[in-house]
Amino acid sequence: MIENARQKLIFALDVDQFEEAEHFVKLLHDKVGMFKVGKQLFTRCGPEVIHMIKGEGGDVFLDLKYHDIPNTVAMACLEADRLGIGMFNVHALGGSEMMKTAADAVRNRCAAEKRQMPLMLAVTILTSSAEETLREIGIEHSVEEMVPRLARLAQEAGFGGVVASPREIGLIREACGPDFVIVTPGVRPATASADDQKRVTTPADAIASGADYLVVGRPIAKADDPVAAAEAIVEEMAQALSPRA
Ligand SMILES: O=c1ccn([C@@H]2O[C@H](COP(=O)(O)O)[C@@H](O)[C@H]2O)c(=O)[nH]1
Repeated sequence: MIENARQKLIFALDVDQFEEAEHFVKLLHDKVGMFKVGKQLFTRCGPEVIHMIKGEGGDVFLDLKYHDIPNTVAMACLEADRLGIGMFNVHALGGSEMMKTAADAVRNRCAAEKRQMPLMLAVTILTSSAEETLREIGIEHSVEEMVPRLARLAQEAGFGGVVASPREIGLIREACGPDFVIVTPGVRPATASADDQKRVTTPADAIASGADYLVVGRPIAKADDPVAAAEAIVEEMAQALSPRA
């Protein structure tokens, strides 16, 4: 159960130095299932950091949330695929044409090369957004309406899953079924600060709700003992997985 839980934990490598990223990868490679490289680290270090993680035996979720015209996103996704990573994402707010063009491009290349597609994810509504954020940008629908709607669009476009708050897992499962992958940031142990996250749950609640993967950054990176923090989260996840076994 512990190993199953560990494979579901993705550590967000939100640092700005290659050496710091390398330090965390060496420290946590047998404590977490995957490393997430986001805009900060990738902008600073580029593909070299991906090669370092893979060289240490780690798998990578490249979290660049592509959102642009369809051709540009499709070409960026082909480059992400070239890195040989486990998962990467686009922003679902780019719409169906953008997502379908991207998914088709990657699927066609993988088919031509006779290999498995990486997991393509679409970000629904950021976990740092609240209802007011949607109103502010002119979206009159609620988060609970928008998230399953965007998840359906992503699924119809050929994506394998979404990034969403664990609070919306039930709605996504209803809209997209049991096999659609749900990756959830916005996860906080009960005693941790929410930071800028608005729609959060504990690791146990995220697992109990049916999350496939949990993304956790600051509660581990900023802890006095990151290894102990990661182990405590995995233990909490394992406890929540037990009744499902
Ligand atoms: O909706 C989203 C999409 C992506 N993220 C990313 O996940 C991590 C969360 O880090 P914490 O320190 O655990 O808050 C971060 O890299 C975000 O860019 C997200 O939080 N919400």
